[in-house]
Amino acid sequence: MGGGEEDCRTIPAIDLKKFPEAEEYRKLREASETWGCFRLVNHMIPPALMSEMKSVVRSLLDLPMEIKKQNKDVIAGSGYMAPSKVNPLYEALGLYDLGSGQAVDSFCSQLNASSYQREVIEKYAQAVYEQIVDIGQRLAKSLGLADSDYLKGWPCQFRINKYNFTPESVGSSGVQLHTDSGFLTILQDDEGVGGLEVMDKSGAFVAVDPCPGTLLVNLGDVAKAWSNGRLCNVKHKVQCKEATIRISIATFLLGPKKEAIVEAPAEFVDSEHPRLYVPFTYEDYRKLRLSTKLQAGEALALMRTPS
Ligand SMILES: O=C(O)CCC(=O)C(=O)O
Ligand SMILES: [Fe+2]
Repeated sequence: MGGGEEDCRTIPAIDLKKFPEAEEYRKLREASETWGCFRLVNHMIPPALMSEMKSVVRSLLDLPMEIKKQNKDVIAGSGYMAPSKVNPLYEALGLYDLGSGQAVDSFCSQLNASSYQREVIEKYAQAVYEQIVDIGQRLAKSLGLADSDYLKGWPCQFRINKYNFTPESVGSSGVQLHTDSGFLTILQDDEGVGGLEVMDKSGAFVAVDPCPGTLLVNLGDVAKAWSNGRLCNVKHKVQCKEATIRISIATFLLGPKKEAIVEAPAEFVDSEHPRLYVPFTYEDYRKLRLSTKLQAGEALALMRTPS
């Protein structure tokens, strides 16, 4: 395919090893404002753990339907999602909240995971949780915020995605166009099978081809609201490009805890940048997205301050 190199050139790359260089913070801010996504290289998740997790995830998604259905919702949409009318090639298993050992444990029990599988999932959960908080804090710092400790303890949703691509489905949609609803997403995309496309500032779709060993970071609706409109909530979709199973592993740092409010810190608000959104809780916003079926960030417009 040879797509990997091209992707590494198109989507900005952020190198964790280069921090605390000022230049890397600048790149992180620019990527987050312009694209709302970037490749993370030299990240904290060991390559062996990524590939072990990938095979564990594949075997969980290969389980019989009766077992997958035991993976129940904790919040709307957090458990098993069977292929649907909108996304017939797509199914997913998931858990909420990744930071809770108990939630990870009950996810494993629902799917009758072996002790080896549990061990891999627990290790991955810990590593990816640390990584997502780390990159969130660096992002806050890149925008000039000194204290970003508040990101800690934010709930995290975890979802493993399977695309049942067949020869007949080549050219059709794997997952509809959407933004992620939360603050930040870390995606371990399939290292061999492409199909993810992100929308750039001009509205054109850019293929995000596999780039093995790296992670993809996406910014969601909460990031846009929290930054008073500075950060981009990247629109993206998955297309079926080839007739083979595609697996991806997504970790979503959603936003402040239950009743806590999403609102731009004072640093992002001044006379030239008045508050764009009314304060809201992530939970209410998630409900709004679900009830309006506005999946591609349009629901944020409903949170605009009256002008
Ligand atoms: O599978 C992918 O590459 C993207 C998945 C995604 O966008 C999501 O889970 O929100
Ligand atoms: Fe997404």
